[in-house]
Amino acid sequence: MAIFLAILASVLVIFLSFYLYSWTYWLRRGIPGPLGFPIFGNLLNHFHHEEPLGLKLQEFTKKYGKVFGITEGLRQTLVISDVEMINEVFVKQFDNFYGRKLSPLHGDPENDERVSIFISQGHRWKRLRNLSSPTFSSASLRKLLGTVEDSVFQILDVLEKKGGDQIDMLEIYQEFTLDVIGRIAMGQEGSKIFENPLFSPVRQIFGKGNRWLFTILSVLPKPLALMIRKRVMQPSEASKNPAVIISLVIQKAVSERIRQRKEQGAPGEPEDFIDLFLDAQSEIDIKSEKNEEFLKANIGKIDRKLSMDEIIAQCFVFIVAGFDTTALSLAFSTWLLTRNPEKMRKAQEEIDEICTDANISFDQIAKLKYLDNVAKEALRLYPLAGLAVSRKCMKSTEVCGIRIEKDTNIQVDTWSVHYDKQIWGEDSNEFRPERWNDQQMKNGANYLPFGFGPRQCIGMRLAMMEEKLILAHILRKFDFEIGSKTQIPLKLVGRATTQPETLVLKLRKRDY
Ligand code: HEM
Repeated sequence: MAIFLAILASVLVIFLSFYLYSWTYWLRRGIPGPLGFPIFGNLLNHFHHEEPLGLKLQEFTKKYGKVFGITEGLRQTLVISDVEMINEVFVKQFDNFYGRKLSPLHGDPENDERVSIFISQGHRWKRLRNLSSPTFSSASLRKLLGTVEDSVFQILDVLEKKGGDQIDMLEIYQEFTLDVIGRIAMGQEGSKIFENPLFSPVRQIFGKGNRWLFTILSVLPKPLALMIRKRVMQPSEASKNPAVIISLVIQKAVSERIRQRKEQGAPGEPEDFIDLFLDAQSEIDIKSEKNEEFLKANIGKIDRKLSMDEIIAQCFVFIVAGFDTTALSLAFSTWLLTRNPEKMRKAQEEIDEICTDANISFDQIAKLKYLDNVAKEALRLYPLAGLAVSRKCMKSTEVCGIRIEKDTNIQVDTWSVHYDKQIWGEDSNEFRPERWNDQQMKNGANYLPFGFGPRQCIGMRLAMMEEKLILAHILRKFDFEIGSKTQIPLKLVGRATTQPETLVLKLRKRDY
């Protein structure tokens, strides 16, 4: 018995020492930061849907400065808002930081079969990026415009029918962006606004979610965490996990398309992302890759064509990444225009002058400079996906005089960069679309709503096209107004993204 107790005590001591060693990593390195709790570190901050982590980091920056350390279970993260350092990590030393900060819930980027562009790293990422990029070129976006505009017309119909009622515009925008991505990514035929079966699971992905699972997996050693994750993500019709439900829908759509192609042959022109991915052949030549680190992770698994699992993973990420972000960006632009009616008038004058036909063309969208400034300024004040602006150190290196060890995560505190008075001036808290007339604002790592460097958001231009098109159509017909149910001030919530809790507004028909 005594021997058993002694063994138990030794195991406990080893276990605790291991966690304490990991927890005090930044303290030992002499880098400031909030310690949080033993074992968990700052993980418990991820718990509060009511207190978005992006805003929490901004508070920490005020206290600890532009470079500080946090621990999240067994992971160490350096949080930065120093522009020179961001430039160094995201661009100049990209070869040392080509991975993304991931949680065990994302899976294993090197060994999982079902890996998306968002999660992948090294050569595997380069190949997926190379295959997906043409989908978002100007030529492809021009072709997609008609489909996007058809979804806009469905939304306008709904708004017309609601008359002067107060409307939750966030929900309207979520219906719209899901409709668009369902049609262009998944071959969804026609619009499914307000009857889309994917709406609820996709919304849950960015909702309160399974925080306990996230926390437990984050404190477990990686192999154990990945094993548990595999079980939880097991495809099963009975699963209530939103990610599993969405993946099964995609899997069925891809299998059906493969069957159709076997019977009828491939279409001359790809009809959606599934066709595009089924046709795609990577043109990347592995032999020409110079960065050995970049190559070594998964060279054995790289094929020029995408596997079924990879196609499912790409469609999944485009749906999830393209849905909420764009809807939120629209919600924030709408909110800021509602609060600043004189700016709304200015946007409307421009729209009335340029968009004179029933349909709005790709070239007309490009001419809406003030509306473009509005969208940019809204994303500056509300960098809703700021937490995605992260990297993982793949090879120990030094950045701006700080030694960064392999496997350390880098998280940009985007909110602090976007409100920095040294960058944006004394009025950095104000909504001033006019500031974007100044060319200097557009340069460098001082503006990061879509991230920065080679891994910058691939869907950025699609998102901006969707946003300007629907706003132009709505603002042609309606004024946004505050109603009795409008929440003032806007309450921000969320975990992976920062969202308004609701955005209930009155839409008044414009009198010309
Ligand atoms: C306003 C809307 C959007 C915002 C604010 C946004 C924001 C972001 C951010 C911050 C990143 C990380 C970039 C980095 O690490 O440097 C990202 C990556 C990504 N986004 Fe978006 N996004 C938006 C819309 C979209 C859309 C419409 C799609 C696709 C349909 C999309 C697909 C992706 C993908 C696939 C990545 C990973 C890129 C890679 O790792 O190479 N996003 N996005």
